[in-house]
Amino acid sequence: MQNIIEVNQLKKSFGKHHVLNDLSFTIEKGSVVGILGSNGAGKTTLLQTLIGLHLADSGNIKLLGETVPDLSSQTKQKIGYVSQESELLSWMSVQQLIDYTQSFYPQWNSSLVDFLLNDWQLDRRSKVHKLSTGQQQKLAIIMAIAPEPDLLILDEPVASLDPTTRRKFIKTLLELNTNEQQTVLFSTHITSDLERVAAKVLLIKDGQCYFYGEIDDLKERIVKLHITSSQPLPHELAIPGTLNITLTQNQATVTVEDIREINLEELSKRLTANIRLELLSLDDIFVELHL
Ligand SMILES: Nc1ncnc2c1ncn2[C@@H]1O[C@H](COP(=O)(O)OP(=O)(O)OP(=O)(O)O)[C@@H](O)[C@H]1O
Repeated sequence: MQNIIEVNQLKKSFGKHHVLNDLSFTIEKGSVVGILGSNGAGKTTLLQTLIGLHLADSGNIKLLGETVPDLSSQTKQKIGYVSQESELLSWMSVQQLIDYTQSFYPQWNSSLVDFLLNDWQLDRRSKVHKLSTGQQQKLAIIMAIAPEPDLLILDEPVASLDPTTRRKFIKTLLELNTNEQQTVLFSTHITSDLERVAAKVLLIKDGQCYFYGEIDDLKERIVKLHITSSQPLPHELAIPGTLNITLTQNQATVTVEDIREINLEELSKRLTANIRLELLSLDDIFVELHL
């Protein structure tokens, strides 16, 4: 499988503030990946560094096999990017902006543009500066998708979209990806969207890649154990990879980092307790990890 994004030991600081600290991950062709992390975790910084808007302090980035920031113009044409705040040429009309943007690309899916303008109810004659924030975001997304880029990078693309449009946008993203030719990397805080669309998740914590992989895989690792014993439990349960614990006399709730590291039968015997395992939602995992 071809790697579309390769990030190796990436470091990026602003002054003394280390935002990205030895961040490494690889994204294969055809993946749809959601980046999750708390406010200020470095999602925007990462995306902007990927496309060369920030220079990395150290480390290596390769997009579509070429090293950032020295991407060829052919490769740049294969990358679509939508920033958190759309920076559109606001004095143009929607149609003028579309025509202008189209002139930069050898490939342009006009029928997709027509469909989305209609579906997302954007008037071609409207001046861009008269559009609401959400409408501008829709337009920015349409223009990023229209050239059918091999790699689509979106910084919180759905933040200003209403729930109906969010669903439609996500459906469009999935349809674009049906033949797994396109790779999509997007940041978001809306974990329900992520679960709906992204097969994979990249969790950023303390400037590093805490987890990169299938959402289902993450959910199979980080779980909550409900422990009940007929006798008082020890103060120190000594369960490896404990993230959070609440302990009363003979009951405990323990969230563990990787259930595969724990022999439940052995633990149950050691504590003379019943153990029930609870799978968590992505939202719960986010909270349990103190992201
Ligand atoms: N140009 C800059 N100069 C100085 N500090 C910056 C700059 N850009 C970002 N930062 C800092 O880097 C940290 C990471 O910011 P970033 O915008 O990447 O986070 P984020 O994960 O996208 O956050 P959010 O979820 O709130 O959008 C923050 O502490 C921010 O203040």
